[in-house]
Amino acid sequence: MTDSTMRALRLGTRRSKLAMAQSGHVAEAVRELTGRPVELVEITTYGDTSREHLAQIGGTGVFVSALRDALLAGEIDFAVHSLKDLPTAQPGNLTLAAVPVRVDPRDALIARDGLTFEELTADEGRVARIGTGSPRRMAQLNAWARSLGRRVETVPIRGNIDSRLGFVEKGELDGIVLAAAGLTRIGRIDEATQLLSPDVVLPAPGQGALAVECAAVNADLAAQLAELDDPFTRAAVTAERSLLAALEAGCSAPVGALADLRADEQAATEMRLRGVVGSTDGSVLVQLSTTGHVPASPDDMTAPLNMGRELAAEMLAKGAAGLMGERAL
Ligand SMILES: NCc1[nH]cc(CCC(=O)O)c1CC(=O)O
Repeated sequence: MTDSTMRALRLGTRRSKLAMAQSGHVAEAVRELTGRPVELVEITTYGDTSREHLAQIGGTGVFVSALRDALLAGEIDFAVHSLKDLPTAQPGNLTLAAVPVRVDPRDALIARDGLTFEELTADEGRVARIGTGSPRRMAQLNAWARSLGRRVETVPIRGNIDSRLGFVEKGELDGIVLAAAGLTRIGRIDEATQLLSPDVVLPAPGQGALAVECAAVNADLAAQLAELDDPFTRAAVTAERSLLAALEAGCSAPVGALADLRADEQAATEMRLRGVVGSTDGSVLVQLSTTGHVPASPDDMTAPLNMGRELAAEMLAKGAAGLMGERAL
């Protein structure tokens, strides 16, 4: 056996607890798959050090560019990203080798005293303050409160998951909204007081899914990593991200999307794609859905790509374009 097949594979990862948890899981799977040792290489990204609000720094790619630079420089062999943080345009010199099976894509509310959103907003004398810096979450939470005939105040916060949970623990906010997937991965999903139904709050495109990426020149490794791919998840996130791209939106835009795969016993055949764009105050929501076929082969993503584009065109025709410029305060 040659040196290059036995040396440890280097997995580049951000240092946050969430990133380390995600990378740790994938590292274990790659060890089993390849029989090779995998070592974690910590990389600091601009998104980790900047104190600016995500919506202000533009969102797109702030967490991934340093990892990608390290891949292209050959400093690491592969990287694991939260798929929802990946820009929709895939660079030609990098391969999205695997999209492993997705975990719960929903958003979660973590509120004081174990309260649900309905309970939190029921107190007419006091407007509940909910922390989120995401225009997508703001738009849908405000619209939800309006539909209940109530109001919430959304408060822009950022920071890692532990520090965001701290706002509720210290009583500074009535609640915060985070991805259930992130809470699960750092072992704190028990603190969620309500999982938000996608009928009310659509998650970010790709939420709950991971992306395993390597340099395109590393075709042998890409082929091995492809064993970790889940074709259903890949089709779903492809449709969601196609919608996002066609709306010309980045990850900080007020866009939610979720594709479900309607599986019968043997094979999934039908996919539903739902999308939403809203004004951050929740006064306008453009929410539409479509259905299409699950691709017969994971190598042919034409159908999900078209679904996303077609739904985006319908949403734009219904006024989505005017909502895309919205940014969080
Ligand atoms: N934008 C930050 C981010 N990127 C990925 C996750 C965790 C969930 C996931 O993997 O989708 C989070 C935190 C959050 O939105 O609560």
